[in-house]
Amino acid sequence: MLQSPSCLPIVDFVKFEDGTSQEAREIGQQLFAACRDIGFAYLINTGIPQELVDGMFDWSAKLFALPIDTKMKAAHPPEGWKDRGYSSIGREQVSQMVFDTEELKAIRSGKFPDFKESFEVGNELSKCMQNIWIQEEDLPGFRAYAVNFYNICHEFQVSKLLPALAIGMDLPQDFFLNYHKDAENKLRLLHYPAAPTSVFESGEKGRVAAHTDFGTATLLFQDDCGGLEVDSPSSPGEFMPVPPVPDTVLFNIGDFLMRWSNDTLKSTLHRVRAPPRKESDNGVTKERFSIPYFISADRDKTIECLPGCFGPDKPKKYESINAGEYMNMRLNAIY
Ligand SMILES: O=C(O)CCC(=O)C(=O)O
Ligand SMILES: [Fe+2]
Repeated sequence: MLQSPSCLPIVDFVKFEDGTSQEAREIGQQLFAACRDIGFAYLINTGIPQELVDGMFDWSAKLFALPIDTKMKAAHPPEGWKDRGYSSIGREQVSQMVFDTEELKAIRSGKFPDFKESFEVGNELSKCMQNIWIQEEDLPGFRAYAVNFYNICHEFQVSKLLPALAIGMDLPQDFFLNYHKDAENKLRLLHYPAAPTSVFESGEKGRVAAHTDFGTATLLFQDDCGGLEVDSPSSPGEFMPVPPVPDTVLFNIGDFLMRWSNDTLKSTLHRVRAPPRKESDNGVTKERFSIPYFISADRDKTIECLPGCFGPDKPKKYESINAGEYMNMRLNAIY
């Protein structure tokens, strides 16, 4: 049995199969407990092959190594909610639940700009938003690989992840599937460039400020650089390292699911810091790549508090909300 290198639980999907066995029930219960207690877990035996993940990292490195003019031909549109294509360094500034225009301006011009570039891919068959691709002649083969990777992550979501969570919450196995029929997810390639270690130490540059994710849940693939940290459930404000572990997929839930569950499930703060100075690095912090896959509900669905998450001792805290409106509000605050 794999030992977790941090205090995150590990959920093993090896015996999940079609979700009907006692073992599948236990997997669901473990996933539910992880979402309730910390909001993060390492997942193993997801069926997403490690070679496929490694290949996606290779493509990501090739993409970000392209000249800036080539990447800018696929630039992210100015509107935050049109979340596709390439964002150059400084384009996105993560903020945490700030929606006031003046306050957002102050954060963007602030002292700790996120030093990263990203490329966002949505569902290739989406009815509401088209992908913005790097031109095929500039990166032949990338589009097909990214679409396949997107689909393999989606396959895990619908065949195991969402059914397991539903089972763990004593809901019908297809409960969450009924709200996630459109596969309006987002695959994000992230590159944190190398920089002199001193600029991270002085705070002139940062990687990703502390934030929660917005949607239903996130699958996260990291390279071997490290730097991801998660807020400790037992002592909030203390961040604990969540190092990469080969052959695992890191999982966390987002604010939308937390709200849907009347705060029964936790969407936990996390951030990315540059790793501590190492003598062997000669004063330069090496680059880092990561690949989050954000799972979101269908934009036209309206959610009510989840069955089992409210009652006489636990009144409903939130109004019902439309998934699309919720996501647009959160995206417009960060771009
Ligand atoms: O780069 C990472 O490891 C995490 C990125 C992240 O938290 C995000 O994009 O929401
Ligand atoms: Fe995140």
